[in-house]
Order: sequence, then C-alpha cells, then structure tokens
Amino acid sequence: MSTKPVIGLIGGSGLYDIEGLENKVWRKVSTPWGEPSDEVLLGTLKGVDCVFLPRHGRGHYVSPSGLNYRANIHALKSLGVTDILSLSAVGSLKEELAPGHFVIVDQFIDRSVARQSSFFDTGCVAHISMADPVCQRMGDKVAEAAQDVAIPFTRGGTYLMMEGPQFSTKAESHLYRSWGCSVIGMTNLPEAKLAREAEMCYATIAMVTDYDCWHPEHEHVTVDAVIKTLHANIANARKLIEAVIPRLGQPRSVCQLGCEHALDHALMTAPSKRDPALLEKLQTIAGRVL
Ligand SMILES: CSC[C@H]1O[C@H](OP(=O)(O)O)[C@H](O)[C@@H]1O
Ligand SMILES: Nc1ncnc2[nH]cnc12
Repeated sequence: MSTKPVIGLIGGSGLYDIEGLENKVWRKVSTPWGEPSDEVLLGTLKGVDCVFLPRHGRGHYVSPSGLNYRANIHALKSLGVTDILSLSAVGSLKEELAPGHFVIVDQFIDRSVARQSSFFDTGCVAHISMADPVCQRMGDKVAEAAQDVAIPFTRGGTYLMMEGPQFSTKAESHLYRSWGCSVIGMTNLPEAKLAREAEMCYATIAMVTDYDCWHPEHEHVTVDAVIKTLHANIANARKLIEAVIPRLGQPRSVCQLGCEHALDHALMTAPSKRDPALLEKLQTIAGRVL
C-alpha cells in the first residue's frame, strides 16, 4: 500500500519560517504533554504537504534544555507528519568539516542530563531500538538533493548531544574529538528518540557554524561567530529544503528500515498493569500497538 508522506520540518537556530511554502497558515496545537515551542506553520511546497515548527519558537525564546520535545513531536504526529527533517546549527569537531559544511548525521552520543526524551514511563514501559537512530532512506534523499544544489556535505557522522546552554570546555571538546565525533549540538537526540517512539522517520541536517573551541587557529565559539555563518547556512538550507521536499513527498510504501514499526516488539508492561491515564496520553503516539 502506498501513502502520501507529510513532511515535518524542525527549524533550528536561525530558521524560524519557510518562505517558499504556499497556502501558509500558522496554527496553535495543544498536546497532552504541554505546549509545543510555538504555533506550527502548515503549507505545501511543490504540492507536498508540510508542517514547519521553529524549534526555539519565533524570536528564539526557548532554551535547548527548556524545550518541550514531547509536545513538539506529538504536535507533528497529530497533524499526520510521517517524515521529520531537522535542520540544526552545530559546531565542528573535525578539521575537514569547515563552517558552511552540512553533515547528514547518522549516529549520536548522549551527553545531555536533563531532557524528557521518552513518551513511555512507569505504567507503560517500552524499549525501542536506537541502534540506527536516523532514517537512512531520508538520508539518501537529502544527499541526492544536496548534490543537486551543490551544497558541500558529508554523508554520515556522529552528533555529540551536549546539555548546554554554555558551550563546551576545551577538555570536553578534545574528548569528543578523541571519540571520533563529527559535530556538536544541544537539541537533536531527544527528537530522534521521540520520533522513533512515535514511529516517524527522522533525519538531521547538521549545518556547521564554527570549530567549537578545540581548533588552535580559530576563535572559540561565540553566539556572534555562530550568527555570522548562520546566514549563509540558512540560505543554503532553504535551497536544500526546496530540492529535498519533492523527493521526500513522493508516494511510498511503509519505510523498509522499520522506523514506522518501531513499537512492534517494544512494549513490556502487561495489559493489566498499564496505567489508564498514561495510555490515554499515548493514544496519538502509540495507539497502533496499545
Ligand atoms: C546558537 S548556537 C547554540 C544553539 O544552536 C543550536 O540549536 P539548533 O540545534 O536548534 O539549531 C544548538 O543546538 C544550540 O541550541
Ligand atoms: N560549538 C557548538 N556547541 C554546541 N552547539 C552549537 N551550535 C552551534 N555551534 C555549537
């Protein structure tokens, strides 16, 4: 059976609107997990239904640790989103990933300490696989599109997920380099986990803005430095979005990588031990298997 995908776009630092969307309308969405970062922007791009959410809200007022990741992902799921594309500013942990370079991330390491990154809890316990945390099918489409619009990119790389909001110390930055990480940011892993629990495909486009603080020949990262590179990155992100949406929006069968069946063997709690109040909250996310 083939379905028509609905594309969710989560815009990070510097990306608060999608100008090219047609029939745009901002809509408030409520969720059982609280309020999302902002209203969502509904519209179509080249005939493909899209839902855009500015991760930090318009005006960038929600901090990485203060983000309600569950509400954000629930809001997209409740609007029928099947594929989420995240666009994020990141620091580079490798010489060859210079500011302006895009990385189609394929792994994460979690150094965050204070994120609510599961819909499940006592009363309905579930364990999903995060071995392959992003959707490679989406990654393929992003890579094709990036090639088409001539954006310098690398396929694959590990995103070090830090807590923040302060940037890293030099010792931390060198440690993450010694672990082989490619880029560093403060937001994407909770989204990848929650999207997987919600059985949605998810991919990250990490847009390098700086060399963090490890590089002897570059200034240590500051917001000022990030913003300087951000403008060029956002212009490229807009080109990439226009090129990738028609590819992602093609009718397709269920994702062969299993993203859309992640809950098939995940639930542990016996039906008689499940908490009715939690089950109610989980209907939109996990109703398929409850
Ligand atoms: C403005 S620099 C730090 C900030 O930028 C990144 O945000 P996002 O992932 O939403 O683009 C990073 O994760 C930090 O939140
Ligand atoms: N160096 C860095 N560390 C964490 N998040 C970032 N976002 C952009 N640059 C960053």
